Amino acid sequence: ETIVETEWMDNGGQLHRGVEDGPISLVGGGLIKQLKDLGWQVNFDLHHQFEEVNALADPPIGKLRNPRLVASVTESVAKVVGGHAKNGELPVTLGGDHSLAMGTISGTLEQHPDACVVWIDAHADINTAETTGSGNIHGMPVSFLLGIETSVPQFAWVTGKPLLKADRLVYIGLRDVDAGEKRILKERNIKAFSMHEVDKYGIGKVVKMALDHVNPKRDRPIHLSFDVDALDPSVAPSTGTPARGGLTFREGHYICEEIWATGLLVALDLMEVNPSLADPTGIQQTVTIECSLVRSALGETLL
Ligand SMILES: N[C@@H](CCCCC(O)O)C(=O)O
Ligand SMILES: [Mn+2]
Ligand SMILES: [Mn+2]
Ligand SMILES: [Mn+2]
Repeated sequence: ETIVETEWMDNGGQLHRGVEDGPISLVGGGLIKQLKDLGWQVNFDLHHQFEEVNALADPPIGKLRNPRLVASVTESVAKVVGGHAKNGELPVTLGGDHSLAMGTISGTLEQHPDACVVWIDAHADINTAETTGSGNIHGMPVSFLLGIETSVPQFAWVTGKPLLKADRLVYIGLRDVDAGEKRILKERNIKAFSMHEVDKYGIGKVVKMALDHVNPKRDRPIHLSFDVDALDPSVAPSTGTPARGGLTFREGHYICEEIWATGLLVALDLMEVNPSLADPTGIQQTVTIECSLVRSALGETLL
């Protein structure tokens, strides 16, 4: 059974919510029927229960922007995703800001402590409060999840008991990584396949090498966290931090099809679709590919 839930947060951590506005209604409507046609029982979960943390009450902490809003939203996502995972459901989270992955991955690891994380992204999202340039927390979730960043009290709920281990994480698609992040990836020995490796070996070999690293015996549950900006901007234009030279339409789908084929998928995030950042055709194109990637990750095959 899957659940589909939506939290919309753009780069500044502002919360756009509700199916009544933006293409999410497209996703909510179209995607649910598409997944049911694949044979899934879908329980569409939309959350409104975030307390209104307005900008005044949420001044930056150091460089971090909207820290209290992001901390409260991600903590509630962890509870909701963890709850559904406990029920034996497969949470599918449509974002919305990649900071939400602090919640989804915490939720998964509560229920599946030996899970591994496959992170598809142009970015490493592993900045600390000190290395971040933008102060946008969507560039930091992995440093919280690994317990590298522990100085922000609002995030004690995740950094207090870091559940993710560096050898259970692997990246595919990196091409826009900050200097501080490159240092952290090296120091922590984190496996990362950039677009250079995708060019060099092809996506088939890269996905095999990535899984060989985090799941050598193919016996660990997999949490797939897919940032839509891993795709080339010509393929998925409506996203907050586009970077040229990304994955093709097919490479993105291959990753989802191959992860599904392992039979080990326990959670899926499709993140950083930001409807306010493109023209209507660009939004439609991005939402359509988002739905297509979800279907591929949930069993839709070409033949
Ligand atoms: N590294 C940049 C860009 C982060 C992009 C976040 C996206 O991958 O979720 C930053 O820290 O601001
Ligand atoms: Mn974002
Ligand atoms: Mn990301
Ligand atoms: Mn990204």
